[in-house]
Amino acid sequence: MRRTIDWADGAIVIVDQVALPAEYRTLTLRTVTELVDAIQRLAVRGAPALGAAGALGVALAATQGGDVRAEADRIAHARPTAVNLAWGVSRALAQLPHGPNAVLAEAQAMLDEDEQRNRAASAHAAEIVLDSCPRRTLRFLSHCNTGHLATVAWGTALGVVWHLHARNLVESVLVDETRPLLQGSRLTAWELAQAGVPYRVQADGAAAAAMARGLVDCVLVGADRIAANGDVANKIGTYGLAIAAAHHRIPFIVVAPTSTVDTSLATGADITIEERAATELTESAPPGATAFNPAFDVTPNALITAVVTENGAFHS
Ligand SMILES: CSC[C@H]1O[C@H](OP(=O)(O)O)[C@H](O)[C@@H]1O
Repeated sequence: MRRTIDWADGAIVIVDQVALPAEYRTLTLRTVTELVDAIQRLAVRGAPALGAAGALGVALAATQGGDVRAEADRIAHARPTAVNLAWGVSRALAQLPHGPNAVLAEAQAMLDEDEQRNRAASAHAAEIVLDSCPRRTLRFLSHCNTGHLATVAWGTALGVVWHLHARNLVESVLVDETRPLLQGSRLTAWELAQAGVPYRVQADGAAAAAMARGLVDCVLVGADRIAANGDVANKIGTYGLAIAAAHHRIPFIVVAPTSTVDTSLATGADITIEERAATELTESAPPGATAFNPAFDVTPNALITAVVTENGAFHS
């Protein structure tokens, strides 16, 4: 599978995630404005992929001249919750004094790094899963999308499924559709189908019932920002999954690269949660309906079995 985001011929090339699963196509982004729009429409999304988008966006601005720092600021503020976006911008911007080629080289190095970090983090997490789950073949529950499409390549939480599927240890995956933008039923289901992994899509509201019926051995989720104490911001609905998993004594594993950890924040209470447009929810509501549409929630570390990075289990 090609990289979700890459650099080619002086532009940023992304897999257009809005078009999936109906169409697998790429978009070429030639300006910072086009990149910011793609980020805000979730044509490119997922914390590690946003880190790469931030870095490549600075490279785009630097190679085109103009006020690079102002353009970098626009990119960093395109979405507020995933710390990776600002991290990617900052890492690329640090090379600006050495010229645009140095900025681009740093951004491209980050693309290579991302896949390595994700493979390592998901490999560590796979071993923790095997140690935590008694059954020989495992039934996972996933939320949102944490695979290739959420990263430059490979994936974080779904990367655990790739590792264990290769060892014939995955029985099935219950895929939360993940309303309102359906990253699960559109993107995770598409990735699992591509990989030949058995899966079923379920309503987000079915997750607790699936656990109660003994259909889940382990819950696997990603992260958008991890506070110093191990609290995790992730797609809306993650907190409820963690409560249900704790009630049913089901391992709840978070997988993320260290670029998702924000030690400047003491706890999850300090994490800014993106509020998205009501129209994402009100298409079937009466005219004039308003909405509560946070894109993320915060799961306290006490409800999390393990937060796993490329360095192994994260300890606050
Ligand atoms: C591997 S990070 C994926 C992470 O990002 C998603 O958010 P979004 O689709 O809004 O970018 C979601 O929180 C996933 O867990």
